[in-house]
Formats: sequence, C-alpha cells, structure tokens
Amino acid sequence: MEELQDIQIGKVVNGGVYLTWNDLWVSVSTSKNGSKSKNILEGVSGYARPSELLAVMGPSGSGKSTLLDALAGRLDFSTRQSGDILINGHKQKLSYGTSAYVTQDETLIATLTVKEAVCYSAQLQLPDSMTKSEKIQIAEQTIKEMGLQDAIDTRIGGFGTKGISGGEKRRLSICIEILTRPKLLFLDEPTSGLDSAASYYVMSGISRQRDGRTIIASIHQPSAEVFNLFHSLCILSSGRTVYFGPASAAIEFFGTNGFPCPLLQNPSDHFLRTINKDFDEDIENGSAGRKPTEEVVDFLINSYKLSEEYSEVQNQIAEICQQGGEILEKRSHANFTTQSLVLTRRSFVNMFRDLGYYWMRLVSYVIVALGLGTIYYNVDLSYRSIEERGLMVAFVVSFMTFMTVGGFPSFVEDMKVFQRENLNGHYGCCAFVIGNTLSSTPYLLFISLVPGSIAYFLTGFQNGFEHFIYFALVLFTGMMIVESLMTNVAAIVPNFLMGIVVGAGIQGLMILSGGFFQIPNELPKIVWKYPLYYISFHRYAYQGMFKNEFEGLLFTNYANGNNGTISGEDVLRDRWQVEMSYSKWVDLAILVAILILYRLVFFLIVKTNEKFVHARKTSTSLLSNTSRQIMAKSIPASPLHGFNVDIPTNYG
Ligand SMILES: Nc1ncnc2c1ncn2[C@@H]1O[C@H](COP(=O)(O)OP(=O)(O)OP(=O)(O)O)[C@@H](O)[C@H]1O
Repeated sequence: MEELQDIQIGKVVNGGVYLTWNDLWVSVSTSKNGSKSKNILEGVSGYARPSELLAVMGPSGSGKSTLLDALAGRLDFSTRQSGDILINGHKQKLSYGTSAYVTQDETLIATLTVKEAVCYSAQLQLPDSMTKSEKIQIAEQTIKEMGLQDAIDTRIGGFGTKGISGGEKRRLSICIEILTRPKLLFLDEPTSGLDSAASYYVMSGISRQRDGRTIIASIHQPSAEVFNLFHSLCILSSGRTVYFGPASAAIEFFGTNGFPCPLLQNPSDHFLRTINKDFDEDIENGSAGRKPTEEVVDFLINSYKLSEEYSEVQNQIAEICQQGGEILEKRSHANFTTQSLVLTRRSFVNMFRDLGYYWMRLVSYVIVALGLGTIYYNVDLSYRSIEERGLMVAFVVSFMTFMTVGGFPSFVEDMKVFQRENLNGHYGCCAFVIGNTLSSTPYLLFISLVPGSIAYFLTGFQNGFEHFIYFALVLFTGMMIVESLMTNVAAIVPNFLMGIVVGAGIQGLMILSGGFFQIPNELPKIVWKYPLYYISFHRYAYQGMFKNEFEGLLFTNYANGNNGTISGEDVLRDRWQVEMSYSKWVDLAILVAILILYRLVFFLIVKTNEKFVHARKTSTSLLSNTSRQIMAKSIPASPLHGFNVDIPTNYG
C-alpha cells in the first residue's frame, strides 16, 4: 500500500540506493580457446548516491557502456567480471522495479502515440492493486515530468514514417522505464545522435527525475550546460579511471596536473581532447613538443591514484559499506491475465495501423485470389479438371501460405520490443506469446475468408458451406503455422535478410516433400520421405484439401468421346496417393497440433533466451571464488596500477 502511494505521488520509495563498485575488472576472451583475453575495465572503483547524477565520460571504446552493463548486471556471456558491486553495502540482485536501464537504441512501437506507448506500459508494469485509471494518471504525470505533453498525441514513427523527434524518443524511452519509480536509473548514452539543444532537454528531464533517485548516465561529449547538471564525474580511458569525483572539481584536477581548461572552452571537450588517443597522429605531425596522449593518460591516471579525490572515493566506499542500508524488495507487476490482455490489445492496434503487417498482404492476397479465380474460372467435371483442381489446391497451400513470409520484418521489430521489455522485467514470455498469437488471429481469419472465398467461388470448387469452411480453415491454419515458423526464425535469427532466407528455405523443403510436386510413393526414401514428408505441414494441408475437393465427385472423360468416368475417391487414391484411412478432419486436427507445437517451440525459444539472460544477471553479481581465481590468473597484473591478483574474498 505504501509502495502504491509512493508511486502515485511520483516518489522514490523509502531511502534511496547507494551503489558502490570496487576494483571492478571486466575482460573478454580474444582467442577461441580462451587462452588470451582483453581487459575492458581495469580495476575501476566508484560510487553513486541518491539524488545525484553521475556521468560516465570517456572517448569511444573507453568502457562506459561496459561499466554500466556491469553495474546493472547486464554483461553478456562472452565477458568475465571480477570485483565488488554492492547495493546499500550488500551483495544483492537488482530486482524488478528497483532499477531501470535505458539503452541507446530506441526499440519503440512506431505506430503508437506517446500517450498510448506510456499507458500500455503502465498497464503492464504497475500492479493490479491500482485501477486502470490510476495507472493512466501515473502515465500522464510521467509524460509531463519528462516534458512530452506537447507530443502526447503524436505517433512515435519510425522507418519511413515521420513521428516524434530523436530527443523526444529518448525522453519517451526514459518515461517508460521510470513508471515504476525505480530507485536506480542507468542511462546508456541518452544524448547520442542529438543536437546540443535536444541533448539539454533530455538531460534536464533526467536531472528533474533525480529526487531520491540514483542516476548513472554514460555520455559522450556534453555541452557546458549539460555538464553543469552533473554532480559526480567518472572519466575513463581504455577501461581505466582518469578521474572520479565531483564534476565541479574535475577542472581543478586537470589544471593542477598541467592541463588547465582554456578560457571559454567547454570543460568536457577539454577533458576528452586531453585523453583521446585518436588525436595522437595530429600531435606527432603538427604539435612538436607535446607529449603523446598515451603518456598523458598514464600520467593523469597515476596522479589520480595519488589525489585527494581517489582517497575520498575509497573513504566514501568504505563509509557506504559500513552504513549498510535496506535490502531492495521486488515490486509487483500487473498479473498474468492483465498482461496478456494488454499485450494482445497493443499488438492488435499495432497490426491494424502498420500497413505492412497485414493490409498490404491482404491486398496481394485479393489480387492473387482474383488471378486464381480467373485462371481456373468455373472448372467443370472433365478429366482435365482433375489437374486444374490439384494445381489450384497446391497453389493455395504452397504459395498463399508462403506469402506470410512478408510479415517477417514486422516480427523482427516485435521481437526487439519484446526483448527490451522482457530484459527490463516488464512482463514474461508466456504473456508475450499469448498476446502475439491472439492479436494475429482475427487478421489471418479475415484473410482466409475474404481472398479465400474469392478464389474458392470463382473457381467453382465443391458447393456447400462445409466445404468452403474447411477450405478457409486449412488456409487459416496453414498461414498461422507459417507465421509461427517465421516468428520462431525471428527469435533465433533477428536479421531481415538471413531470417527470410532461412524461413523461405525451410518452407521450400517442406513444399517439395509435401507429396504434390512428387507423389508420395516416388519420393526418395531418405530425407524426402523420412522424415520430411511426415513433418511437412503441407502434406496434411494438401491431403485435407484434396479430400475436401474430390470426395463425392464423378469425373467424366470427354476426350475422344469415350465418356468413361472416375470417382473422386479413385483420383485421391491413385492420382494423388492420398492417405484415405482417416477423414479430412483428422488432417485438419494434425495441422492444429503442428500449429500448437510451433507456438510451444516459440515459447521455449524465448523462455530459454530469458533464462540465459537472467542467469547471467545472477551470475555477474554472484561470481564464485573459483571463477575469480581463474580470472585473476588470466588477467595480467598491470604494472601501472599495481593490480593485486588477490581478488577480494567477500565477492559473493
Ligand atoms: N563482448 C565483447 N567482446 C569483445 N569486445 C568487447 C565486448 N564488449 C565490449 N568490447 C570492447 O570493449 C571496449 C569498450 O566497449 P564499450 O562499449 O564499453 O565502450 P564505450 O566507451 O561505451 O564506447 P562507445 O562510446 O563507442 O559506445 C571496446 O573496444 C569494445 O570493442
């Protein structure tokens, strides 16, 4: 209840978060067998306190994002980490709702307005003990806090569609992450790619959020105005600390060490120019007498180690650890049913507004259906029509389901949004899979009924409601299966081109082995018959549709006037070699079972991915002593820093 009130009045719950890190090392393996490694962070130490904004600065590749990832427990599996990261003096996991991480890339749903994006997110993230209107009130309040009220009804926009500006997108990403009033906020380069005015708006919005909250932001080259918003500053170069301390004291630190900031120059520009090795060549060529940057950086690092700022950092870390503080408790979410319903609604709205998702496909389906209907218009009951009916069925089952591949780019975008939101703990995999499945069902049903009826009735397939409904249901299930296959591919191969190639390749093999392009008895036994013929969904779709179309018909041979006849059942058995021991409804049931299996596989893929990420989150904050000892051996001791291979034993 207390948590609820605090969220409603926009306050950070109880005391804030004191985050300390001491002698933090991160390395990656650079050889396949792991014998060689590269250090990304080398024994960095620091702290972040409530109501303060800590900026992490440094040239590109200096380790800013890696530091943030390590502190937030989001390093990927290729890295190894050692050192102490304590929250309120304790080793503890950052649970849902206590911290938030805003990444550089804006994975937002382009078709939603600012208000919709924040309101849907509030409904997903905030607990069910709040009413919907309370959640919306919080969403609107947060939009105002981030200065987005002027763009509240503007669509986010994305590739090819103009929407809110880059700066507004950043503020929106932050807005979504602070809905639960997290005590700790990580921002990875919130101003990259923005002009100085937009950067200032973003950073001042962030700064306004600092009341009681601990904020750590990595930033490239802030303007002087933005620089004034920082309380503390951490300057990194090649993973080592050049300076950590009050932002206001950094100018003095550089000045006393022989690098005074020229009058009227932006201090952050001056710091980065001083330590940026990218300018080394210019210095060698043009500025005789100046020290190479490598030397300058080493000099500053050594000076920092001997400075008051360094001692102050050590004292602060010790003091914070001694003081201790509360153990952070996990906040509650909306429940599973609410999340599934909200995700279904959000996804349905996105599909409705995104022309490329279903509407363009619907138009091409209608055109193709008209084409089919006119090419095979009003087939008769002659022998020739046996081939025509067969070809029409094969085209519908193979090509009309294959066209679902066109939705792949949208599936990839959906996966990106899911991965961001899932990693930030907004909701779980099961709610996502349910939302994704339910939202697409009405569209695919509509496509199978409208273009399906055009093709069916123009061709003059078997009369009767039951026959048409069966035809539409097989088309619908086939499209759902292909859509599920493509979402599985998108979950594994999140790359447009590769994903489409993989998805199309799998379908090509299934179409070939489905029993139409080569009759089942003639399929080569190995691979094509066993197992492909049995696992290809096309086999059941072809056979179900053939039974639906041929059973009960009598075909007449008008050629040469001999007027011989053949029953549809004989055609099924002899021409198409259809399995006649069970009814067409069994074929449909098998298709539904394949669809369920594909959806389960999708769930397993996203669940496994989630488990990996969460296992990583736990393992980075709870590295075993053994791992640390192994790591200590692989990390060379730095003569500059006098790195001690005796890794602290209290790392839990
Ligand atoms: N998983 C990894 N494998 C190999 N190298 C990595 C990995 N992660 C980071 N690095 C390397 O570590 C260095 C620091 O990367 P990081 O992204 O932390 O730098 P950064 O300061 O945030 O850079 P930028 O400002 O350009 O984003 C870079 O040289 C990068 O290539």
